[in-house]
Amino acid sequence: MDLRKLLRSFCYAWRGIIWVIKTQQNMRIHLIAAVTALAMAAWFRLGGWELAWVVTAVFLVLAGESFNSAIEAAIDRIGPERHPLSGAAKDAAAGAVLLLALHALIAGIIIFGPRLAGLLRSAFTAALPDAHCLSLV
Ligand SMILES: Nc1ncnc2c1ncn2[C@@H]1O[C@H](COP(=O)(O)OP(=O)(O)OP(=O)(O)O)[C@@H](O)[C@H]1O
Repeated sequence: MDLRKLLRSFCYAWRGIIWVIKTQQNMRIHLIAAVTALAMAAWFRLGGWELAWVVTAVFLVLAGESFNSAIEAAIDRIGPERHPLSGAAKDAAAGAVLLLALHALIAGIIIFGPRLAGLLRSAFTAALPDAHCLSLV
C-alpha cells in the first residue's frame, strides 16, 4: 500500500472541503445548522439510533452540498454559454441537496420536536406555576 499516495488523497479531499466552505454560502449555512444539530444532540444526550440518525442527516447534507458544488464547478468549467442541459444538471444537483435538507429537517422534527416541546412546557410551568390549568382548556 502506498501510504504517501493515500495521504495525498486525504489532502486533496480536505482541500476540496475547504474550497466548498470558502466559496459556497449554502455550505456555510449547512455547517451552522450541522453544529447546532450536533450541539442539541449533545445537550439532549442522544444515544443509539437517534444519535446515528442526526449524525447521518448532518453528513448527508454536507456531502450533498459538496457534490452540488462539484457539479456547478464542472459545468461552469465547460464554458460560460447557457445550455438547457447545463441548467438541468445544476437544477437537479440543487434538488438533491434540497431533498437531503428536507430529510434532515424531518429527522430533526421527529427527534428534537418532543424534547423541545417538553423543555418549553417545563420552562412555561416554572415561569407560571398555575400554567398547568391551561392544559385543561
Ligand atoms: N450554463 C448554464 N446554462 C443554463 N442554465 C444555467 C447555467 N448556469 C446556471 N444556470 C441556471 O441558473 C441557476 C443558478 O445557477 P448558478 O450557477 O448561479 O448556481 P447557484 O445555485 O446560484 O450557485 P452559486 O451562486 O454558488 O454559483 C441554475 O440552477 C440553472 O437553472
